[in-house]
Amino acid sequence: MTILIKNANEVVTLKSTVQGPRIKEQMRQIAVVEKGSVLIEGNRIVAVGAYEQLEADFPDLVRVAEVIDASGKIVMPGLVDCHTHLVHGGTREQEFNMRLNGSTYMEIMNAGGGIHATTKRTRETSFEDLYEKTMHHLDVFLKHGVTTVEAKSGYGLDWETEKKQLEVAKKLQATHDIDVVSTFMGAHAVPRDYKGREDEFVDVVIHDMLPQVAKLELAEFNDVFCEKGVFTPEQSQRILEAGKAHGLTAKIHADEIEPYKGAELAAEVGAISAEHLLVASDEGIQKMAEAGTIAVLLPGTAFFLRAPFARGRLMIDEGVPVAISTDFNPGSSPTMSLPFIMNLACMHMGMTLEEVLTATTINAAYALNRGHQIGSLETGKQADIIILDVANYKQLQYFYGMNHTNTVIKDGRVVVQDGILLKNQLVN
Ligand SMILES: N=CN[C@@H](CCC(=O)O)C(=O)O
Ligand SMILES: [Zn+2]
Repeated sequence: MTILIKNANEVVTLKSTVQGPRIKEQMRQIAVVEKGSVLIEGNRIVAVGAYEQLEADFPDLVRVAEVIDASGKIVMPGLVDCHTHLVHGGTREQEFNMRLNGSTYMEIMNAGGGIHATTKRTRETSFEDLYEKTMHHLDVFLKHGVTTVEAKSGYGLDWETEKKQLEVAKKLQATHDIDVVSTFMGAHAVPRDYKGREDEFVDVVIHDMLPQVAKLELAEFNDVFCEKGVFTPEQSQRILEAGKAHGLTAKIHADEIEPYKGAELAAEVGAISAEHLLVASDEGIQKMAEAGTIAVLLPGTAFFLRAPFARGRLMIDEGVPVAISTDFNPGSSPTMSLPFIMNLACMHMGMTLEEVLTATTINAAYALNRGHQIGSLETGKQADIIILDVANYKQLQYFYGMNHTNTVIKDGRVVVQDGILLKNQLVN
């Protein structure tokens, strides 16, 4: 199928000669084409530019193309949500209320709630129920303009359930319009019955789980919760090195609650990204800049846990490539709205409108090792494109707390039209 998007007030292309994640002032160069058009054939972008130019260069395609009139709207790459705990059983609103009454996240977790509570629910939930529930969540993501989403396991903490989570994600990758990218996170918490025997559990992850993940091709990335009271930097390093030996790229939950030299470790082990970083040290930030480690910042978590926000401004100024994500999970960030998270990044991490757009498109794509395929509107790239009902990109964050997504084109097909999911018009 051939599609021509025409008359857009702005096409935010994110086009650049830079290969790799954007840093410093590159994050502000979002390459806007005013009164632009985008020509798509099959699942690829053919060209982006002025309509007259496209008509002159591709007359045959333009003649047969189905036209989408984007008058009064803007066009940009589909959003990439590069850090979520997508597949999980249950919800934890009662813990939210406990936190509002003064309990802390770690107190709740150490008392058997938190990740342990969701682990229990995920173990109890059947494959089919998890699949249906997650399918619904993906529908909501899609309606908010997200076209690629990362999904971490880590609510099984035993092989049977970790495998179930990863297989749900794999099936959704095959059946849902959104692209689902899997990360194994068997080391998300130490199971209650391994208390005092933490190293034994690390051995289970390394010797029993990781080889299976690799053999069954259930994930591309390997992640660990490096945090005081969870996994030490030494244990985290063992797990990440073992994953690398099995061909899994390292990611790390680092310096979320207490400074623990997680950012430093990410740089040392050559992780593609370090995630959270609310309390990352100056030295850790410096090391990440030198190593080119992407900072995946999750301002929704700081907001929802009422914790200090990561120092996004400083990280960008120091040369760290920054991406932003929802961290969608049932405990610390139960939102599927990346647009809301983008607003938090502007308001609480000192990021500019342009930096936030880079952080949720091309840099997030690089955090998933897909920067060469998605994340910008350039000739040859996958046609993952959204049309937003605002007059210019600055209005996206100005009219805050709203979903402006009008149209979503995924892999060259229109899957959301006038804000409505085409496959299932009953879903909210
Ligand atoms: N911090 C660790 N993991 C998740 C939260 C998991 C949960 O509370 O269920 C996160 O990234 O925020
Ligand atoms: Zn997380």
